[in-house]
Amino acid sequence: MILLLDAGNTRLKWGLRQAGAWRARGALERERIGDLPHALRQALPAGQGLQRILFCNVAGPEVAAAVAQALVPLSPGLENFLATPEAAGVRNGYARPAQLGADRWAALVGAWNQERRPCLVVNAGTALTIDVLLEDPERPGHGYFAGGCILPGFDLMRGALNRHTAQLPLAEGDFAELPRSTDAAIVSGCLHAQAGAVERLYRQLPPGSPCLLSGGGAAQLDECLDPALPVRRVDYLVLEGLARVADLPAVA
Ligand SMILES: Nc1ncnc2c1ncn2[C@@H]1O[C@H](COP(=O)(O)OP(=O)(O)O)[C@@H](O)[C@H]1O
Ligand SMILES: CC(C)(COP(=O)(O)O)[C@@H](O)C(=O)NCCC(=O)O
Ligand SMILES: [K+]
Repeated sequence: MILLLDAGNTRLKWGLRQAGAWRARGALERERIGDLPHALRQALPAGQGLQRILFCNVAGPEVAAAVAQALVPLSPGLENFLATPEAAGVRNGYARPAQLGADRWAALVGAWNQERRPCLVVNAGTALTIDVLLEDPERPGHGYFAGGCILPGFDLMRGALNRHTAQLPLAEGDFAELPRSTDAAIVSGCLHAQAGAVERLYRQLPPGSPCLLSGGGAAQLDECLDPALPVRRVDYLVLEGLARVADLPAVA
């Protein structure tokens, strides 16, 4: 059994994989990382241990220490997954490839290995990331990460308005095309900004390309995207990419 871990700035996502298939997946708030061994023990078939752990972390050293601590009783040692110039058939176009968030890189690897064609890779988490994945002009059949954007996620956007103004609440409610209350104006403003950025970046892709949408805010964002956008919701896209890397034969 292999354990794949995606530590984001809000939640730790985990997945257990065996013989190329998922046995179990789940998510924990970062304050509940100590519950990870319990969740894993419940999901692991009796008598089975972990052969390998691949750890993708953009949440900093405290979260890394909490995860390592939680896994002491189970752990064969954590392997850190980091952004590289190339992985699993995808080339990283960042000026400094290692600067790219490891979660964005894993999602791009997952996206290419699922789609094998250009796509927009959107992750609506603590931050909203919108990444353009093309076919590599230098290596047909391979993916090329051509660039992408980072925006505050929905909670960060509405939280910033609340914290830095006198009159704006921490808004709740539904999206409206043309809002007529303060709450609706804030919720819809944040979602219009996010959807607008997705729709603008989508112009970088050949018409008809899929838009892969994942992350805790995916359902909410999906509801206000242009219905003409070919959205495909993928739960746990980062874990899909990590699984792809873990399934590859080790380089000698
Ligand atoms: N029910 C919900 N409705 C809207 N947004 C949500 C909901 N649940 C979570 N989110 C959003 O998803 C984010 C967490 O998603 P997640 O993918 O776990 O993020 P991360 O990878 O950064 O840890 C939250 O910051 C929030 O913006
Ligand atoms: C952009 C991110 C904060 C997204 O994190 P998340 O919302 O998944 O918690 C993370 O991928 C990150 O720290 N990236 C490093 C900078 C970069 O990707 O350019
Ligand atoms: K994100």
